[in-house]
Amino acid sequence: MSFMQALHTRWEQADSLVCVGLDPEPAKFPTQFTGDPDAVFNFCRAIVDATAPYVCSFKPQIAHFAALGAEDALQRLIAHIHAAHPGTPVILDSKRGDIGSTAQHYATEAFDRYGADAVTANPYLGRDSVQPFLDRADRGVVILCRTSNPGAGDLQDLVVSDNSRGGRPLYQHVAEKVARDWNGHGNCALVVGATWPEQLREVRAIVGDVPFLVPGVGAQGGDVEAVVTNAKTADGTGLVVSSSRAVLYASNGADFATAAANAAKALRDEINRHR
Ligand SMILES: O=c1ccn([C@@H]2O[C@H](COP(=O)(O)O)[C@@H](O)[C@H]2O)c(=O)[nH]1
Repeated sequence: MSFMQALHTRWEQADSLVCVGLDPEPAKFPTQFTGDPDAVFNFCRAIVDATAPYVCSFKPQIAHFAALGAEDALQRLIAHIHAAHPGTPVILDSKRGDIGSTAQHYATEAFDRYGADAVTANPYLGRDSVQPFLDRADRGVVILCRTSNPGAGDLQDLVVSDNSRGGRPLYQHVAEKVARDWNGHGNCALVVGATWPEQLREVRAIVGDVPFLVPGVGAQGGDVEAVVTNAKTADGTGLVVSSSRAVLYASNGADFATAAANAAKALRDEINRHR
């Protein structure tokens, strides 16, 4: 099953638009993991197993593993998700972007080494830099459009003219380019931050039903109601609302997994109230 098919099936069957982000920070782990040489894997696996009933996807962030030299844990974690929770897609958040010959290796890394169903990609180098990801029609390509961070507008809001029409912010060009030109296989999605409800609404108006990965609720303070109201598709889906720290570190006690499950369930229910 392709990433897009799996995502649509999961939206429906789990009745959830929640994505749990897997951003391990050992300093925040409960004390029971102290001294565990496989703490990163064991902590993340416990979170995955506790929250799986409430999610449409998982999103491991590669830097959180690579900085710890824990790429092997990431590989085993994704394999565990596929084995224990089949049908729940994994979006590898690596925001790759390079010339095509190198991007080919990034695609191999994400899809073949790690077994991810989708990967985040940076569009800044242009289409040839994203082409190796686009060519994997069964995998998702989640392209940065209007990111959640405070400085997102520094470049993404710059008004750019493409000669055929009046000037528009760069993120709107990205949205249109992806929806109209890059999505030939129907495997594209866009990153639009929860912290920018107005831009969510604008991008939705440009791209129709293209799914959005929406980070920025929870620790970054994005407004769930505004996200859903402004960016859902006509059928009340279209969103992968990602939360990492607010779920992972809901408790640092022995009840951490239950607390994470409760946080994921609460986010699911809050989203569903507004769909
Ligand atoms: O625009 C973006 C793109 C990616 N991220 C990533 O999402 C999570 C957010 O973590 P929280 O703890 O829920 O704030 C993290 O992995 C970021 O690298 C983003 O925040 N914004």
